[in-house]
Amino acid sequence: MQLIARSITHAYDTVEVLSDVSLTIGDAEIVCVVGPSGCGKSTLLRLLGGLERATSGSVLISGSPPADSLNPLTYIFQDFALLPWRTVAGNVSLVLEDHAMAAGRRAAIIADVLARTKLAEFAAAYPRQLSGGMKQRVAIARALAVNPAVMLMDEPLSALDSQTRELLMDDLVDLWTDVRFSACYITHNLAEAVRLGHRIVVMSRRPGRIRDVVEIDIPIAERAGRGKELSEIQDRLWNLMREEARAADREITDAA
Ligand SMILES: Nc1ncnc2c1ncn2[C@@H]1O[C@H](COP(=O)(O)OP(=O)(O)OP(=O)(O)O)[C@@H](O)[C@H]1O
Repeated sequence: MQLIARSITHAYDTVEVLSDVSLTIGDAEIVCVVGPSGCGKSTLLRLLGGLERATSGSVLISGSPPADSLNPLTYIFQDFALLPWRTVAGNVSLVLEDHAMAAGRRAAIIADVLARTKLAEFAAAYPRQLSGGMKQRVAIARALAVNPAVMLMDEPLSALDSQTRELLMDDLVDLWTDVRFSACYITHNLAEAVRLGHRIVVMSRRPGRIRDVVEIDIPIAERAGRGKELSEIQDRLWNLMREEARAADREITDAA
C-alpha cells in the first residue's frame, strides 16, 4: 500500500501552514520529514492520517493494506499516550478491543508484539513503573498490534534522553528488519533522520514547502557502522536547513 499526499495546501484561518506538498510513502519505506519549527510537519502528519482535512489537495491510499491489518494507519506520539491505569498488555489490548476477535487471537497478537519490542517480561507492569524508553516501546507495540500499513510517527524519540534515543533507534532498526513496516517519521533530529530514513523530506519554513528530498541508499541495518557517510549526509541536510531554521527562529522570537 502507498500513502500519497497530492499537492496539499493547508491554512488555519488566514495563516497558510503548508503549501503544495506532494509526497508518497511506499511499501516498507521510512520517509523522514525534517524542517524548522512551525513549518507544518505535525499538521502534515494529521492530514496524512485523516485527522484533519486539507484546505486543498488530497490524501490517497493506493493498493491494499496487509490482509490481516486491523487499521491501515496508526500514530505514535512523542508523549507515548499510554493509559496509566492499564498494564503494558492492557495498553496494547486497547487497540484490539474494538475489533471482533477471539480472546485467544487477541492474546497471541499481544504476546507477539510484546516479544518483538522486548517487553514480554513487562506485560503486567504499569506505565509508571517503566522508563521513558520502555513506555515508547509499549506505544510502538500497540501500533504494531493492528499491523498497520503505515505508521505515522510524530517525533517519537524526542522526549527521551540521548542514550535512550540511541537504544530505541537500534530497536527500530531491528524491528524494521523484522517487520518491514512503512512510516512517515517526523523529527527535528537529523541524526535520527539519517539513521532511519530511506528518504528524507526537507521542508522550508512556514508555509512548509518541500525544499528537497534526500535519498539514502545505505541499507538501514548497516548504518550504525557507516558513521562517516551518515555524518556527511547530515551536514548536507543541515546546509539545506540552516537559513530556514534561522529565519523561523527569528520569526518565533519576534512574535514572542
Ligand atoms: N489546530 C490549529 N489551529 C491553529 N493553528 C495551528 C493549529 N495546529 C497548528 N497550528 C499552527 O500551524 C503552524 C504549524 O504547526 P505544526 O505543529 O504543524 O508545525 P511543526 O513543524 O510540527 O512544528 P514543531 O517542529 O515546532 O513541532 C504553527 O504556526 C502552529 O501554531
